Amino acid sequence: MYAIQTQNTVKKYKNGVQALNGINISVKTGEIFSLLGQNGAGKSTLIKILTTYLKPTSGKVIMFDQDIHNQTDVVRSTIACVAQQTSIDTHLSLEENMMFQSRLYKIPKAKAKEKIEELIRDFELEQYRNYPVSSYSGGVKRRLDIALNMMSNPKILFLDEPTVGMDIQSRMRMWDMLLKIRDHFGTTIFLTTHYLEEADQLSDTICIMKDGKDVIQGTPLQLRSLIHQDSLQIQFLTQNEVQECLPLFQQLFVGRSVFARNKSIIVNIQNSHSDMEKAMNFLLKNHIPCQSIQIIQPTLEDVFLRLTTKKEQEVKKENECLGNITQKY
Ligand SMILES: Nc1ncnc2c1ncn2[C@@H]1O[C@H](COP(=O)(O)OP(=O)(O)OP(=O)(O)O)[C@@H](O)[C@H]1O
Repeated sequence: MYAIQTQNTVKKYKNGVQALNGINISVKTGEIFSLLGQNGAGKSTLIKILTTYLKPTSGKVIMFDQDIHNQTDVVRSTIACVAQQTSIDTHLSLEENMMFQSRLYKIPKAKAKEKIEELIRDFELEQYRNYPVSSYSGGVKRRLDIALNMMSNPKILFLDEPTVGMDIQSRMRMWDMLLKIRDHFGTTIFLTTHYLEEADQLSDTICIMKDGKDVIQGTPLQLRSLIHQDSLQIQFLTQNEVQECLPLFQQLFVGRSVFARNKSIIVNIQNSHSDMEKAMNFLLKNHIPCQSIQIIQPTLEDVFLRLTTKKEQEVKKENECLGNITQKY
């Protein structure tokens, strides 16, 4: 069963910007669904429509088999949305915030107390129970905000970039929390992220969008398998060296996808033996020092870059080849 389906959903703002351009997505009940896209791709607009904050210009949005715009009150009572700005009252403690939330949702006091204990225990938040939320770090505040939003037992939890600006330890704690929400509470999670590694680790399904449209949707494994090609990774000591050498490699492998990633240049290879030889000869001939050259497997970042930097016609062609993956969803 699907928790959410959009059908040719279009959103045109009053200033003429068409933020959504006929997007089709399908989110299965009980899964973690990640939406990826470059800045301005339309992710926030889609979340605002799914949470009934905005109305689409045309197209349908179905949530648990109901068209959401005939049922906004019902939808609002079954979802929760955690925006980038935390909604938790920082002057109150976690417990006070939760009690306040329970009154908003008209949860009887005894039931609310039970729920508070369950959430604090499940998310291991005992130490944050009694002190004002203002005394905690940004990462902890975000986890408390999510716990607070679970008070109403939502069927779908929307999260707009839940780990933005967090260090890796805080991000991993957040991932644990989201997995618990899916596994213990059966809640469907719909999140947006710019971190490809996060989408790869967490998601059951990933959708990459571009210019207000879905480009592709599938499991992390399916998306990675789209690129059968391995890549050549030429690693340098500094990013400056990468920037200097990038145009040279783009000329050497003209017509191929050649891009920089951290301190490396990545080249999509056609023939591993001859491409490796070509790159090594070029480096030796021009006395360019490098740390290593190796053949690497595709990552989600490769898929993302490839799909979001392609021209529309190429994407269409790729989608035709990959029809059996996208049409499964
Ligand atoms: N209220 C608005 N009025 C007019 N145009 C808007 C409005 N909100 C967003 N847009 C435009 O719609 C397009 C999509 O924006 P949106 O914020 O949905 O993208 P996004 O993928 O969430 O981007 P980001 O990753 O930067 O948050 C952009 O061109 C943006 O400028």
